[in-house]
Amino acid sequence: MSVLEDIVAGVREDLAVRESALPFDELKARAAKAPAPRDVMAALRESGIGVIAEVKRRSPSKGDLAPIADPASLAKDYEDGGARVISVLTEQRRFGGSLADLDAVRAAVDIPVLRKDFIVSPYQVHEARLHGADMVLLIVAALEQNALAALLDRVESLGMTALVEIHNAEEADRALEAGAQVIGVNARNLHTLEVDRDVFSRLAPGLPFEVFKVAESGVRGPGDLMSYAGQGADAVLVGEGLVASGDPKGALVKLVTAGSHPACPRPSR
Ligand SMILES: O=C(O)c1ccccc1NCC(=O)[C@H](O)[C@H](O)COP(=O)(O)O
Repeated sequence: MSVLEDIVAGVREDLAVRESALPFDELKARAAKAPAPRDVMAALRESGIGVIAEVKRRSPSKGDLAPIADPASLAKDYEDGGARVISVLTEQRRFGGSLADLDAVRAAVDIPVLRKDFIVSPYQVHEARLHGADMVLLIVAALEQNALAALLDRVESLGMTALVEIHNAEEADRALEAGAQVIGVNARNLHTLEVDRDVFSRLAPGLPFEVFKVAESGVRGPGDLMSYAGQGADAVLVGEGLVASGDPKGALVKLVTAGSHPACPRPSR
């Protein structure tokens, strides 16, 4: 079983428990009453290379990264430091996240929030909305094509934005066929867990100009952000480089400063 399959199997087990506690129809009814989602594209399209800052306690590749006892406080630091969007890992078994983290972050900040999880069911999309998410991650490698297209439609029908994650050219084609407008190229190989930042430079030229391109994983400092920007990234998504830095806000400010520096390459929109 691959790492991804192992994670998704655990996600499905946990999902079944939640579904029996709160039936789908009731969840949908509650989610429909949630405050409207924020305009993610407006936030992402502000000038410069944006930073999506992640609340990430641990990971399959690195184990424990940071205890993050107060995710709301970390999120506030991210917002104050200039993050465009805050990514909250809600997967529990391998990343130590939770929907309670999403609630805490949502209540603490005004900027858009991304639910970063292994979404395989419409239930999780409405659940994301109920818990205040404005954006939802859809991992192409975890989904059959019909499911990917249906989940993307559902995310958009609820007024949210999908970050559609790819790792190779075949997944890029599938993401585009499904209608993805925001594509994240993840440099982390889901089989070996190794990070290869060159994946972005291989895939980005094949993506249409109008697609918003996010470089995910492996950003450890401003040099990596500048490098991704030079390869066509519109934004970067950063977890470990912030939470394990000892000074997440300071590390974020350095990235945000680099992303808005006149010398930073940027797509001309
Ligand atoms: O981080 C992992 O080890 C991992 C393993 C398997 C599937 C997903 C994984 N990470 C999720 C992410 O996409 C990253 O949290 C995100 O891109 C930030 O990466 P980084 O800045 O390198 O922490």
